[in-house]
Amino acid sequence: MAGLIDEPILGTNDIIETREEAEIKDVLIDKVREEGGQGDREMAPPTGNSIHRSGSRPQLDLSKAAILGNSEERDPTILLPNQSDDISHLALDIGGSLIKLVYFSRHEDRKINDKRKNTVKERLGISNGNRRSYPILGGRLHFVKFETRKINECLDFISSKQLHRGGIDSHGWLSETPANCSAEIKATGGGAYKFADLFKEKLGVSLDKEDEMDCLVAGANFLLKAIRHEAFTHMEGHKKFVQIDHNDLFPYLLVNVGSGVSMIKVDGDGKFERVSGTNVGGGTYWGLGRLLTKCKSFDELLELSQRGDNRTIDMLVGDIYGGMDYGKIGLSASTIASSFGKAISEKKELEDYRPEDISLSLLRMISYNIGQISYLNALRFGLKRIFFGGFFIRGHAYTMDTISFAVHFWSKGEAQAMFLRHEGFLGALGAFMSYEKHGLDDLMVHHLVERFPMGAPYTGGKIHGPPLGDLNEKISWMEKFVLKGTEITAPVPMAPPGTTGLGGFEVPSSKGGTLRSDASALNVGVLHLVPTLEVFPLLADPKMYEPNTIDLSDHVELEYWFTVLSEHLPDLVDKAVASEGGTDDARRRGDAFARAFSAHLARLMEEPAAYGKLGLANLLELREECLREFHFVDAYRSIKQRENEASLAVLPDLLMELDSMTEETRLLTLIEGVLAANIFDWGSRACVDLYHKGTIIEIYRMSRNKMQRPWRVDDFDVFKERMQSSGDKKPRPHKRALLFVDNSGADIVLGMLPLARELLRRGTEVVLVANSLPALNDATAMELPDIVAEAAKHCDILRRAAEAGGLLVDAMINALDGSKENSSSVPLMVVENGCGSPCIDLRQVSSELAAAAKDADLIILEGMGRALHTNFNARFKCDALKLAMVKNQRLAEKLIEGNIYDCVCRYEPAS
Ligand SMILES: Nc1ncnc2c1ncn2[C@@H]1O[C@H](COP(=O)(O)OP(=O)(O)O)[C@@H](O)[C@H]1O
Ligand SMILES: CC(C)(COP(=O)(O)O)[C@@H](O)C(=O)NCCC(=O)O
Ligand SMILES: [Mn+2]
Repeated sequence: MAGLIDEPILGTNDIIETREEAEIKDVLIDKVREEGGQGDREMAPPTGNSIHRSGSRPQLDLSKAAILGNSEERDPTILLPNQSDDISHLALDIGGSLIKLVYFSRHEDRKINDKRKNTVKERLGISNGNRRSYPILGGRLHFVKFETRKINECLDFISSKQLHRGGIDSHGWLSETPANCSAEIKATGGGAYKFADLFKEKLGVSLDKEDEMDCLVAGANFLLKAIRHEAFTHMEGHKKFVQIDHNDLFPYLLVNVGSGVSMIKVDGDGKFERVSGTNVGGGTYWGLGRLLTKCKSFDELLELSQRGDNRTIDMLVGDIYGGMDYGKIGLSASTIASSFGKAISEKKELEDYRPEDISLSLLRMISYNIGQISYLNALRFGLKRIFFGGFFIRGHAYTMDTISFAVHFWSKGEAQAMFLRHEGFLGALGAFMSYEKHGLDDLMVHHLVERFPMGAPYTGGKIHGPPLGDLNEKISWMEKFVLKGTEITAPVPMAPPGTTGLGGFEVPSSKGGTLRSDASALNVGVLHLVPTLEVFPLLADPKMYEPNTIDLSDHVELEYWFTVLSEHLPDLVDKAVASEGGTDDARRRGDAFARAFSAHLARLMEEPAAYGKLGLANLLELREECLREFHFVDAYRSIKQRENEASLAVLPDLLMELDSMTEETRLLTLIEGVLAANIFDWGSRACVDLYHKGTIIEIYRMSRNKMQRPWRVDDFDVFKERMQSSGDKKPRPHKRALLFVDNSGADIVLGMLPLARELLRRGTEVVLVANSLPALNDATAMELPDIVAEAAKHCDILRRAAEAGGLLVDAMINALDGSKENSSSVPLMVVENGCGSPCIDLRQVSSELAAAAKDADLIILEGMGRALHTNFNARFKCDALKLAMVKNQRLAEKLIEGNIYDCVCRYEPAS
């Protein structure tokens, strides 16, 4: 804890501290200490990443801090009006049933003086380019809802988070509204009128009213264009994501099922007409349902429906036709002829019916009616696609199945019902988009990364409100639930798939699984806005590109990887805890991380498509994100350091050995070396077991000795042909190679760096592409310059290239010959890739990497994560070499019909 005050944790502003502020600082620091000594982790990370994923750390700015209420209280609330990480802006949709909030919290734009970056930027000709159109330089979009009848909870929430104090200044930049100035918040829905005075009175803000239909359409268009896997179909319990082509989105019918129902024909951005509606909507289900069943909450009512049998109340075709179908007009005996129709013919009172049956019957009646009216309107205008939104849908399987059935049945399969993951937030999002000049409206899919944090509201029980931002609170919740023996359940608590069988008319086939609380907010994660992410320009066909090789919609596959990740968890927690000094606090965080991640896994086992389409890369990334959420910055830090040192010590010998070889043998030895050194992977169970059997160097030697060609996939000869002179013909060297590096230690030092050196020697510029954030033992872009500097001490080629690439600006180099003639050397550069995962999705890479790619004509992808789990099937516009050792038996069998430790050397010339 020493140094807490000395360290520059208190914001980047120059703060002239008043006495009062100093006292508050003491209170705050004590509070932080009490909370388990997290203060020292609030320091700015030692990295200069411009990519802010959720791992970015808030910095505290205590200027103008004030104690709220009585400062004698034990834990007074402290307001940090200048705490910039939380300066947000907010939009509201206040409906008849629910208040929807969309708010934005900004990532800090830290001014980082990273000389390496500046040199690389100069070299690659990167200006601030596309950033200019996005005044907000990155942040998070959060989605929260409250019941309208409990509007005070909503006001308290806004006030506690100070959400009403963010604004947009005249330049379109996020700014803080001065305390004495009245803020305006964009709001839509009837409540924007009804509750305007209340907002003024309680929060001192004016509601700037936006038209509800405008907002619904703007929200839907934004989601359909900007969010991957936003829309999906849901038929007979089966969810399928639909990727909408931006150029082929219009026209469509938007059906918003809120308290009432609006049907809007949408022809373009801002081009629409409300063509119909119905007063039989979500309010009808909830209102009638409450009267008929005495349920206390909407969730309870919906949950009842899952155990219902509507045949006891609904009059079926079979009831009228003596058990027979009315086949001539296509009606089966089980078709509902008249909802609630049985209630007329029996001498029964309300109490004689099961509330479960009433709820299901009502749900079907309303859903079917909405589906049918929607179809009729689609027919009126010749529309083929109908998107359903509004909180009535609630991601609820029966509801969606019933609507889908109605649309499918009446249109004879011509029209398609689709649902939106952010179903209830269309209006609020639209209101958010209506803030002018914030530049969000033309956001692209790759600028938004969705994350699924694990906070208190996700841990079961009846908790309202948003995810808890504070780490300590989050951990406490985890502990509390475990103490109580309550199961922790991850986001998206929805009914299991497999529902109504034949189109929503049969009795629900699956009655298991309870609907957990507050599910609606949880179909969606927090959207991280990273305007600097781009599509990798060398992808041959970005539209067809699918990063994942393994499709986890295959349940057997999912189960396998679930087990692998679960079994790895205890070891990972140990490493993570040790990386943070092994303190009690670290142990607490470690346990909370394990619970949170397990809960996510359990959730995904139950519904693999819960967070959008699921691939192995997403699972591996979720693990890293979860670690970061519990403030584990770099779990493998010391392992990486140790392995780097050990490998650097033997590098000179290896370079000498290589230099004594002929060009041809050398190229083969180098590729063998990369494959052999890829064995150092702390994410593979089998490899970790191996590490107990010898030192790093022993294992490296053993791995190299075992290299035997032909490898399981072996395109080396074709690659060699491209690289090597044959006869008099000297091949044209590649202009620039991008080397996507993988693990620290031997992998980078004894594998990829010597290969880079060979390319440099041949006159090819080399760009080492590494992770922006740590993941397992992968080398990060921040770590590479030091590794290169150490290696350069032993090698002139590397030294000159690194100097030319601006890598050695700060490094202490003992030049071998003391000369400074670097102008003749091709450069060696480092760029970050924009991710913090063992895999890479090339649709979302850093702008730095995208710029570097423009002149590249060779890419080398290394490692299982980057070359096999992802990108194994990716095609590129330039030559591509994929190198990896397969460190998992099942993957080896599945992908290459081989065995663990087999190698892949796949070369694909430019396509
Ligand atoms: N937790 C909930 N509380 C109340 N209603 C809910 C809840 N979750 C879903 N609903 C359903 O959503 C409907 C409201 O949908 P919404 O799109 O928010 O419309 P509105 O803007 O009219 O409030 C309710 O009438 C009800 O059917
Ligand atoms: C996480 C990894 C993709 C990292 O591999 P790398 O990219 O370092 O070669 C890999 O270790 C992995 O798939 N591990 C899980 C499988 C196992 O333990 O067998
Ligand atoms: Mn790795």
